[in-house]
Amino acid sequence: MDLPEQARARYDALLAVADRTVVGLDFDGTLAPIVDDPAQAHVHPDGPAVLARLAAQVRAVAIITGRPARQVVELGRLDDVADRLSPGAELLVRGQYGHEQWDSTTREFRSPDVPPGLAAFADELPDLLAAEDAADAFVEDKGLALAVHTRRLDAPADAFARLEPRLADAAERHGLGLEPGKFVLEVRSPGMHKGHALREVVATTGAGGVLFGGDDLGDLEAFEAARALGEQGLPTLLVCSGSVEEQALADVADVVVPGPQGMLDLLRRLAADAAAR
Ligand SMILES: O=P(O)(O)OC[C@H]1O[C@H](O[C@H]2O[C@H](CO)[C@@H](O)[C@H](O)[C@H]2O)[C@H](O)[C@@H](O)[C@@H]1O
Repeated sequence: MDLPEQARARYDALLAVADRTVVGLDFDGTLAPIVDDPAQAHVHPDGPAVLARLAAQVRAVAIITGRPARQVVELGRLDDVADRLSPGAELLVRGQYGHEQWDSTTREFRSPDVPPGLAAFADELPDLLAAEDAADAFVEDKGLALAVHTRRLDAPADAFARLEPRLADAAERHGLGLEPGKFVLEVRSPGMHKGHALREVVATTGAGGVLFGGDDLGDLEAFEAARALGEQGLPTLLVCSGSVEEQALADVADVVVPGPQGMLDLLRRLAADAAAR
């Protein structure tokens, strides 16, 4: 893959500090192709091998996702990746936008309490969906959050547009926040986002470079955090996994790759170039 000139310069600068770089990656749409049923969003078949190879060359690979940590470990086959890691390599997970943690060393899950207000919001939700002619929307119970999916409704974009202000209002009344994504509206604890999670991983690992790859609105804060770290002198590369469903990240990325296959091709190349140095 040919990189645009400016992205090539950023890639080369990152390569020079590859062994101190954190590679932060979103899951859905970035490592796993988007599918109708969230429970069936398995990692791309190339994913585990590429992640293990990359982790051997960089400071750490961190999956920073809206998914519950336990679920992304399963869908991402991250236990398999951890089993393949060379000594010293590190794989981290920050789940539910940074609220949950897992790492390949301890393989323990850490999760906060369910936010107050979520149970009352859940009680209200069926009536709210029915009032917007979206009673059949799929509701994903994520433990710390509830995600309303419109993808499988007859007119998913229309239902999304009707529900967004209603769910935002209800979330606020219950002290919660609304996280919009690709045909999904998630109600969760406010205050945490992927930008905080990425900064925490960079600080914890003492990283000297950052690559972040994402595809959806929930990745924008991580892009902003990486950009700010770049302004402080860290080599950075922002990679968008492109799709017809979301343009916002492509507009601010250094490079846009064609979906999870393109993302894994780029990561494979980074691992190979770093190993060759
Ligand atoms: O931060 P991410 O790893 O991208 O997770 C964000 C949300 O992704 C999931 O929904 C998306 O993927 C589904 C499966 O491909 C798709 O059906 C849905 O339309 C997408 O929005 C997940 O279900 C959510 O819980 C995550 O918050």
